[in-house]
Amino acid sequence: MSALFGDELLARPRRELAPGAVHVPGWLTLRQQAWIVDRFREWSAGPVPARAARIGGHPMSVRTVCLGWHWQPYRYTREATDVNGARVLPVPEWLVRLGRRAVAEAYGGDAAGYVPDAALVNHYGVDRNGDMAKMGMHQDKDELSREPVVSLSIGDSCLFRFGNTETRTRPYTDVELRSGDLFVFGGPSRLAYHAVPKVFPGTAPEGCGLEGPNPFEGGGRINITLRTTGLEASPAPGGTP
Ligand SMILES: O=C(O)CCC(=O)C(=O)O
Ligand SMILES: [Fe+2]
Repeated sequence: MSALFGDELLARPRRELAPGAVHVPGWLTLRQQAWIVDRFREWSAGPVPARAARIGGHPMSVRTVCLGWHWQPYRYTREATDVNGARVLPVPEWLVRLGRRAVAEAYGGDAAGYVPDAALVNHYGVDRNGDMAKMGMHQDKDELSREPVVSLSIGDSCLFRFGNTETRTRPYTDVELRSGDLFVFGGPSRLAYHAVPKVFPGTAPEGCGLEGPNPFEGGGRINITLRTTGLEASPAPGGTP
């Protein structure tokens, strides 16, 4: 019943954690979530498969598929030179429009000028040691542009830690991100440190496309961040930038 009428959202109001950092619980419907999970499975099939980026020789515990631009520590390239050299898929038009709606939802206005050109799609599953993936404190600062980052979460809930722009330590605010939640950080919060210290396995809601007991077999958590790189578009092999 609560899923039908959205009663659970009464206990999880929209919240501005810091100036420019807005959490909107339950923003995507279950149908939208499941549809996006289907797209994630398509993106993961290539031309560039999901991979764990290596930082200082160590693989991250999340596996990432990139669209538009390929992110590798700590730069963006058109071709996935640290995977198989193939060019990444473009950011689909529906995802750009969804990002625009997200920014409009967070800040008001129509966000017509928001044109993200990169999407990083992270999958949090079980890593090689049997532990759930997580992500340490970091800033998203490889973009030249300071346009907001739009974050969409699907699948298992996680603990999301949103800090400050100065240090990777306190003060920070911990918030639970659940399947369907939107988080936007821009303006004075654009360069705030943030992390995913914990994912809670088995908490994905029925119908989101990632539910199931085994995060290794397609379960777990997906997070999409939309970004504006500020990099020059170079012509694609087919001619369209
Ligand atoms: O998974 C999340 O909620 C955050 C992901 C993130 O911070 C990133 O991809 O840079
Ligand atoms: Fe990040």
